[in-house]
Amino acid sequence: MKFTLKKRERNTSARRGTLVTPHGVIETPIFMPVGTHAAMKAMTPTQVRETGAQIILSNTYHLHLRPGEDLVAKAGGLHAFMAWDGPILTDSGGFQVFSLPNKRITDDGAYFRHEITGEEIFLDPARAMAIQEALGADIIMAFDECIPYPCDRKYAAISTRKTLRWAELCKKAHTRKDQALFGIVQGSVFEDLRALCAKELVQMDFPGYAIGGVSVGEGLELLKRVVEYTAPFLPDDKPRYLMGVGLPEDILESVERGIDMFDCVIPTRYARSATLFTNRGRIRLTNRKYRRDFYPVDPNCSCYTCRNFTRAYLHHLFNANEVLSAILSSIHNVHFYLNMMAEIRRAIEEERFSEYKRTFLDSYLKGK
Ligand SMILES: Nc1nc2c(CCc3ccccc3)c3nc[nH]c3cc2c(=O)[nH]1
Ligand SMILES: [Zn+2]
Repeated sequence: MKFTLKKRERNTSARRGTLVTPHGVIETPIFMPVGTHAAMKAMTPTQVRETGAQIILSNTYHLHLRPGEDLVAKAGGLHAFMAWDGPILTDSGGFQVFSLPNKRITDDGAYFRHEITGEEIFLDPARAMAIQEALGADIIMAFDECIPYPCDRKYAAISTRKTLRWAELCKKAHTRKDQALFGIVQGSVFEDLRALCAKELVQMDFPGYAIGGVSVGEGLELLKRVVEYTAPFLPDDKPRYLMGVGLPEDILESVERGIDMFDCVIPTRYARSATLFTNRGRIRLTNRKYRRDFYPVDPNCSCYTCRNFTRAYLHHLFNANEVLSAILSSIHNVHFYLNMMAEIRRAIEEERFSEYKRTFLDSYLKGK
């Protein structure tokens, strides 16, 4: 996998790059929609492609539980199984397991109860690598512990050291050369732990790095600080992925601080609960005020939904509990995010990112 920096902004750390993977080229900064169970919810691969999505995410933890990585491997891997011929990234299962109620975390890994069969399952670096190699994603993530927020410094220090040891084990266990293994920086909100973790990961030399342990309730101010003091320790010529981020404003602040890759369930999850993004803020389509509103969701949007339907029609679909409401809203929200990323890439190329960010936020946050 090859990352090439094409442009650096003069007065911010925003950067424009190209990431070449075995399943295609990714233009960065990029947003990666999440398809947890090897499926983008309420969207076909063709519809996902039409939104401008270049890479999608799937989940090791969920796919290990059901249908199992062996079945996916027998189907020819994730790309064949879900008919997505573009790049795919899978998470290691670290985050998903640590958010489970009944799990036991040891120095070696995590024991948890299978939500469906009740059997005890054990995930550790070697297993996380084996599962992701069987699934066949182009980018795979190290098995880490996502430190909850808030947490005391002592716990954060111990956990960060464990994540570093696990990163070493992942690197040893990872054999498939056509898959890029990204290291994940932890350290909670402690600047020295973040620096130590980043430096030691860089010593291990990964093809890309993620900043983890964020988007766990710390809020935008702390998120900005964590990115500000962690990103500079990461190599300039390797991709930087900020996990689980985020709202449009979080993404803009993080692009400014040198992040290349983002993922978040927000656009697809909010779509299904009738919250849609527009360049003048979010709207709740179940609100009665849209009953007779015959404008498109966002008059400036060029997506299939905005070209063919009105707010009144979507309001009706949600009220009638029509499946089409989830499909049309997901198409719009994913398109909105990816269109914003395309505008960000152009703004960086034309050296006007700061102005783009200000204009976007003025309109988006103040509904101007
Ligand atoms: N391994 C890991 N994953 C995280 C995710 C899931 C991202 C993901 C990747 C691929 C598919 C789905 C989700 C986080 N989401 C919000 N905050 C997050 C933090 C972490 C983290 O610290 N470590
Ligand atoms: Zn639209």
